[in-house]
Amino acid sequence: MKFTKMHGIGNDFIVVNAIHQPIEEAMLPELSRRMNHRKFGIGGDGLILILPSRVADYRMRMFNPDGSEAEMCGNGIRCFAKYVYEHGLHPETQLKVETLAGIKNLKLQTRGGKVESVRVDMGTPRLRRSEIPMRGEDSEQVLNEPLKVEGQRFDITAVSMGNPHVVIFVDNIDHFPVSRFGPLIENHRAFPERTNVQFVQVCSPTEIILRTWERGAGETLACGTGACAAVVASVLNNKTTRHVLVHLPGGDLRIEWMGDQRVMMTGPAEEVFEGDFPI
Ligand SMILES: N[C@@H](CCC[C@H](N)C(=O)O)C(=O)O
Repeated sequence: MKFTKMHGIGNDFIVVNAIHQPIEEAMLPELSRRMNHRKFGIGGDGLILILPSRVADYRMRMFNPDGSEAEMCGNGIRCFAKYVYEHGLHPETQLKVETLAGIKNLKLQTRGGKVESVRVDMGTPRLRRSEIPMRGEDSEQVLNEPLKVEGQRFDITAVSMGNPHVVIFVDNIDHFPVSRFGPLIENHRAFPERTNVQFVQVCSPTEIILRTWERGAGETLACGTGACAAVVASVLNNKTTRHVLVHLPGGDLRIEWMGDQRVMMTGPAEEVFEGDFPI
């Protein structure tokens, strides 16, 4: 199977053109586990499939390294856009992509036939407890709610960007034990579909630093949906304005939560290499 290794600020993906190479549905979880394996495979934070769509220009499916399918992937969809443009599938700079989190509209900024950055309309965040989804009596928002993890209390804000996110504000992000608490919160019984976890240090009303523990992947260098969720939570907690520069270990994303409630994400995407994977 032909694949292209790509990344969006260090969140790395194996992109497969499944229009030209159809893959049996039943193989997908195992294929994702094998391809994403850092020692026995290509290595990646996810497998991204480019598929035909009846309702948009293309359809994207994204599988985590543990084989689970995610509803949406912010860094992945920018790689998707770069691939279809630069590989000649879609010569226009506007693109509609069908995902499990709805149809996303993308605008590509290009120079000399190359994509420099991609602006994605990530849609409206969902805040209702049942929409995260989170167990317990339904409420309009989960805002600074205490969550007990191994005797430690975290105040969490929950945001769905199509996929679930929990946002926790910390004072010192560099020293925070992400790999200790990330998996405990990801698999906490409060989240029936598990959750991504975003640890945020606020620098100023327009800048935050984010470290992310991803559902089905572990700590990654960046998470696009996570950056959107972190900004929504920062605004809801009166910590930032609605236009924020998000610093992640792999690079920066610009996030805007518009007046009409849509979240816009802007950032780069890169191709690293191409190859063949035996299946
Ligand atoms: N890295 C992604 C999110 C990928 C999916 C996530 N692990 C999940 O299971 O929801 C991003 O950039 O948004």
